[in-house]
Amino acid sequence: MVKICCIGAGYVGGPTMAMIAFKCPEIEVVVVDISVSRINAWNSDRLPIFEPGLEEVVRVCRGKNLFFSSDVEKHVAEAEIVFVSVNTPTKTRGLGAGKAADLTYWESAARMIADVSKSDKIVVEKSTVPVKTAEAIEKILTHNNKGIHFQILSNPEFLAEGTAIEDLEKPDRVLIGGRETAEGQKAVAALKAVYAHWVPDDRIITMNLWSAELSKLAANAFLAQRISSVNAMSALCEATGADVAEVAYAVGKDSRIGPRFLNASVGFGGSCFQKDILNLVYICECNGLSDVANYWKQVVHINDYQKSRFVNRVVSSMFNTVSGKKIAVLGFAFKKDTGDTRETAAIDVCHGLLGDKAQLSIYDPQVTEDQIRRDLAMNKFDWDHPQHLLPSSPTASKQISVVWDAYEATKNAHGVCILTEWDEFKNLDYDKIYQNMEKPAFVFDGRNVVDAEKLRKIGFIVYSVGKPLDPWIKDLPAAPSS
Ligand SMILES: NC(=O)C1=CN([C@@H]2O[C@H](COP(=O)(O)OP(=O)(O)OC[C@H]3O[C@@H](n4cnc5c(N)ncnc54)[C@H](O)[C@@H]3O)[C@@H](O)[C@H]2O)C=CC1
Ligand SMILES: O=C(O)[C@H]1O[C@H](OP(=O)(O)OP(=O)(O)OC[C@H]2O[C@@H](n3ccc(=O)[nH]c3=O)[C@H](O)[C@@H]2O)[C@H](O)[C@@H](O)[C@@H]1O
Repeated sequence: MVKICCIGAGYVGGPTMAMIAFKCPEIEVVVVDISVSRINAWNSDRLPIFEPGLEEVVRVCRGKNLFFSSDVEKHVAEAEIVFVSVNTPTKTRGLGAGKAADLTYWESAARMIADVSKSDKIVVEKSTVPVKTAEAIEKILTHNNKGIHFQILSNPEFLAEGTAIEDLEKPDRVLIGGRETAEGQKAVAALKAVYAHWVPDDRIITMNLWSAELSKLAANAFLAQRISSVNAMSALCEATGADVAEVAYAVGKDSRIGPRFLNASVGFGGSCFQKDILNLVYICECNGLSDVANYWKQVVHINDYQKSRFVNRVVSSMFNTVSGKKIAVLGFAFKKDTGDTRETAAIDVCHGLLGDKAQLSIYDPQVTEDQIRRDLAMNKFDWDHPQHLLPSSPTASKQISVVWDAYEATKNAHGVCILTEWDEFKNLDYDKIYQNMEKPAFVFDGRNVVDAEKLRKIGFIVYSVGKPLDPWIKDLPAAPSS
């Protein structure tokens, strides 16, 4: 029986390995992590991450050919293929701080693999890493020269949260990069044979290591760039009376552009887009390509602009101050169908409103109070470190309350900010919400999920991103200078 071990039982390691175990009953898969609480959760009825369809897949395989363990060294030593899917956060200190990838966790995993290995292994980069990381990893793996051979492969992951199981089951493509030597190609073939259990041959793309590493950063940069492009248009739509949904529809009808990923929003979030673009920017700078670096930097800049533009709309609409006013925040996760809050636009929007002394009442169907308080107390970039290293007692803020119901959140509020596109926000009883709010009652829809005209008929003043403006808002200042 082939043995696979995956280091890192997070959003990528957990679901990816569960899918391999599900599709390959003759392969034994062990997912290991230094976080004992995370491993315990994977072995319990309440998995550590919320992902539609994941529970069913785990239930079928767990205890048969899928195992979760904190005995990292033992399982790494026994495996023939070792995936590494650990955190690669943005560096907060030292050389490249605020841009470069922090490879601390990767390096410590690689050193451990080198130390405990007694047989040849294929080591697979599953984490998103800077291009040329495989070269550094090779050096670490071979440093103690025990006569063991390691082949490094790059096999970046393209799943999106909320649709991880669907994406893993029917991937657009699986990328495998390897050395162009006979041993390298043998390793590529071995990993390809795993995916070939369920992925059609024409969707498994093999290439050189550096192309595979860079393709992952490039794909995320292109995706994020589409969102910043449509968000930049949304500002112009508001200034001109055009409707961003209509513009995006017209643009997306061009088959060369395509319709997906053109939804204007309060800004993209998630653990990777910003981190990976900053990393790309840093690599460009290191290679003397400052014009290319500046081009990609703008994608992050427009995203920050979009978030502050939203806060500005809220504050300026409400008589230029939200001090002491209750603002309901509906949705805190970075997108619907996940409980993940990493880099969610909600953090920056809440910080903006708290800075203007608002009283926030926050509701999200999947995010706990502890997580929300922790996120709002944390420094930039600190969130992307292993869970057990994160601060455990977030500072309580009297300006924040977290509730478990949208009606409770909006009761006696002056304004409502919709920051995640959860389906339930489309069908709330807005008549009831209006009755229980202070007047004038405002709705700021950062995800364009509500029917603005219907809400205006009820009596709300409504702002929707990139849509023709409410007469109340029309003559107010639109954006902060940047
Ligand atoms: N979250 C996502 O949707 C995607 C993430 N990625 C990339 O995958 C990588 C992992 O991301 P996530 O799974 O989201 O992170 P995560 O934070 O959910 O999981 C990483 C896990 O690695 C563990 N870990 C760290 N160092 C370790 C070590 N030395 N030994 C054992 N365990 C260790 C941590 O305790 C943590 O549980 C990142 O590079 C990310 O950029 C790629 C595609 C999608
Ligand atoms: O490397 C990663 O981590 C992953 O990053 C993204 O996946 P994810 O961040 O999970 O979710 P997306 O669906 O891409 O959404 C990212 C953010 O963009 C926002 N978004 C997305 C699409 C859109 O049209 N408009 C928009 O504002 C979402 O609300 C969310 O905040 C990519 O889609 C994955 O392919 C990639 O593997």
